[in-house]
Amino acid sequence: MNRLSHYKSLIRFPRLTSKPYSSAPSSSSPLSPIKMPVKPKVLRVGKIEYAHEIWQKISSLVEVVDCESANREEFLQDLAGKYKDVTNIVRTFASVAQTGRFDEELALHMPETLVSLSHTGAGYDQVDVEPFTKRGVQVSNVTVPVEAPTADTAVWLALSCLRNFQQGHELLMQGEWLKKKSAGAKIGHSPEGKVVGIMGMGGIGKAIRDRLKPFGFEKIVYYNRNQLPADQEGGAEYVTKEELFKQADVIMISIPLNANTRHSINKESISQMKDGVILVNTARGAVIDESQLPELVKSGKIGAFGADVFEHEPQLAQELIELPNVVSLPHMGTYTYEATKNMEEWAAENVLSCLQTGKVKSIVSEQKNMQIDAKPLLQN
Ligand SMILES: O=CC(=O)O
Repeated sequence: MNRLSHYKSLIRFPRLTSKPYSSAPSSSSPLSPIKMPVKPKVLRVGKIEYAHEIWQKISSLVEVVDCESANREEFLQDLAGKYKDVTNIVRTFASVAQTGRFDEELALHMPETLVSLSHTGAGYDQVDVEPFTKRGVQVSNVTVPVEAPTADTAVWLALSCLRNFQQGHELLMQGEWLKKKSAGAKIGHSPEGKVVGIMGMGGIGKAIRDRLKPFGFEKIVYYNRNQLPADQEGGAEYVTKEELFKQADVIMISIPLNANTRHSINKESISQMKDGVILVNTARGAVIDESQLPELVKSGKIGAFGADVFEHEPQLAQELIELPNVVSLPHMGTYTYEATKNMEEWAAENVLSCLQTGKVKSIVSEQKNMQIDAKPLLQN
C-alpha cells in the first residue's frame, strides 16, 4: 500500500490571527500540539541542478512540487492556494529573486501544515529564523559540504592579496610584462612572519585554518563567541577580538550575517587593525560596512581586500572593485559541481529525515533548544 495513504498527526502551531504570536510558545518551550492529519507534500523553491537521485527517492515516497510562483506577490497568494498543504519546503540561495527573503511576512503566510524549511546553503541570512520558530517550523541549513570549497576560496583570496597576483595577471593581459620586462605588480609578501586572524571558528573557519597551516605563517589566532575545546583548536590560539585586530596581518572573515554582525567590521573596528592589514571575506558582504572600504583601501589602512561576497551583490561598488589591491569573485565559494551536488543532497536529506523521523538532520543553532515532538510524517 502506498505510504502516502498513511499519515500521522503533527505537532502544530496556533492558527493565524492578526496577532499570531500572542499565544505562540517561545523557542525553548514545547509547542502546543494541534492534531491535524497531514499528507506529506514537499515544495521545492529554486532549481535542483544535480541531486536528482535523492529527489527521485523522495518523489517515490511523497508528492514533490516545484514552486512556480513568478514573484513574491504570487508566492504569497500561492501559499494560501496551491501550496496551502505543504509540509516541507526546501529552498536555494538564488530563489530569493523569486520569493524574496523568508521573513516574518512569509512566515505568517506559511500553511499550518508546514513542519520544516530547509535552506540549501550554510549562511541562512535570507531566513529570519525567529518567526518560523514561533510557528513551530524547523529550519535547517547545510554545514559540512560547504566547508572545504569555501575554505579553498578563502585561501586563494588570501594568497592573491598577499602576492598581488590579480594585479600581476591584469598587467600581463595588458601586455605590460613584455613592455616592462618585469611583473609590474607591487611587490608581494610571503606568509613568513605573518599572523593570520580567523574571525569565526565554525566549520569553515576550521577548514581555513587547516588549509593555511602548511603555508608557514608565524601564527594563527582566532576569535569566536566561545573558545573551542583544546582538541578542536588545531594549533590556533584563542584571543579577544581586540587582540586579533591588533596582532593579525591577514584577517579571514568567517562569521554568519545576522543583526549582531551586520556592519560589525567598519571604520572603527578597522582602525584597531594593523596598518596595511589584508582583509578576506568569504562570509557575507554585509558583515562589513562596504561603503567605507574604498577610502580605507585607498589610504593604505587596508593593504588588500579579497572578497567572494559583497553587500549588495550582484550590484557592486565599482569604485571598490577597480582598485588594484582588491581581489573580487562573484560569490563562487561553493561553485563547483561536487559542492553544489553535496549541498543539494544535504538539503534533501534534511527533508527526508523530517519525513521519516519528524526531525531535520541539521537544525540551525537558534533552534537547538527547541522542543520538537518528533513524529514521522511517513509511516514506516
Ligand atoms: O554562500 C554560500 C553558503 O552560504 O552556503
